[in-house]
Amino acid sequence: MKIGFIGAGKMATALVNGIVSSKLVPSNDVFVTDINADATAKLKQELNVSVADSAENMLSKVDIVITAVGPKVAPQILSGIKDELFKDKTVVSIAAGLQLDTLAAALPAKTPIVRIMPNINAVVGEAAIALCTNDYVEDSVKADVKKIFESVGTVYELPESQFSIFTAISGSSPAYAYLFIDSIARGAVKNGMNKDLATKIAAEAVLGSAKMIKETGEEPWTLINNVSSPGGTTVAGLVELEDNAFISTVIKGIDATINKDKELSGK
Ligand SMILES: NC(=O)C1=CN([C@@H]2O[C@H](COP(=O)(O)OP(=O)(O)OC[C@H]3O[C@@H](n4cnc5c(N)ncnc54)[C@H](O)[C@@H]3O)[C@@H](O)[C@H]2O)C=CC1
Ligand SMILES: O=C(O)[C@@H]1CCC=N1
Repeated sequence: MKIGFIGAGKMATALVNGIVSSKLVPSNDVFVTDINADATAKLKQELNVSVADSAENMLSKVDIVITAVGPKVAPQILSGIKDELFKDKTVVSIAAGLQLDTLAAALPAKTPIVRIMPNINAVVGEAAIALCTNDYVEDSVKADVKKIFESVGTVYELPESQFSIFTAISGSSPAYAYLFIDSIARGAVKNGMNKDLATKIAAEAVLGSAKMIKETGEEPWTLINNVSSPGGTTVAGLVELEDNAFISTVIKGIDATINKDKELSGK
């Protein structure tokens, strides 16, 4: 299975890193192309992937082409490539907002298309990833695409109508989780702890908390109650966070993310 990436930016780099380190395919069976030659040169140097000088030249060498450019650019790039080059290829898009029917309009009729929403934690093999397909993706091809993304995390098959929500709670949410961890660490710095040490400790506490939710299957509020000793430190902090509308602020952030994803779809 040969995999090509159009666009070698942040998310493509995360996926290529994860795919190569999982040893799913030999590194030189991963192809990258980008208008920024520095981006592809860096990936070649660090991971020994193959570089193509254009999307057209890459297409003849790969089975699966993953567009990892912005949602506005992807249809333009795809519609600029000769139709015959898409014969026996599957096109995968990871762009926020970009819907299957918009991609289909930019491609030859009946091209198999997979829509994916990954997240940047693919670098460490811990991404949560959504997948949906159009009607022309055979089961064996879907299984191959799933295998690629399972090499960097967990894949959820979801109806396309849920992708905006998924983008908020998984595609974008790592940024919000990093912000939370950084904010906790800044609180420690304010009170006299070294930032590097505080960040490491806060990250471990958040990682363990995520594991508790995943592995115990308990409702978060049960776990919150378990931490909150009567008259203790935790409840004092919770009251202050809620005084400043922590929950509704986070929900508003998720709403804004969902709305932006819908706006990017252009529909
Ligand atoms: N960064 C993230 O965590 C996530 C990003 N995505 C999606 O991934 C896509 C890329 O996002 P990022 O990697 O963050 O952006 P980025 O700006 O880091 O990467 C985009 C890359 O595309 C290249 N590019 C632009 N026009 C091109 C063309 N005509 N031909 C070849 N390459 C071209 C740019 O030079 C750049 O290297 C977006 O559609 C985004 O919605 C999805 C999930 C998470
Ligand atoms: O910010 C963005 O638009 C992309 C999609 C999800 C994460 N990054």
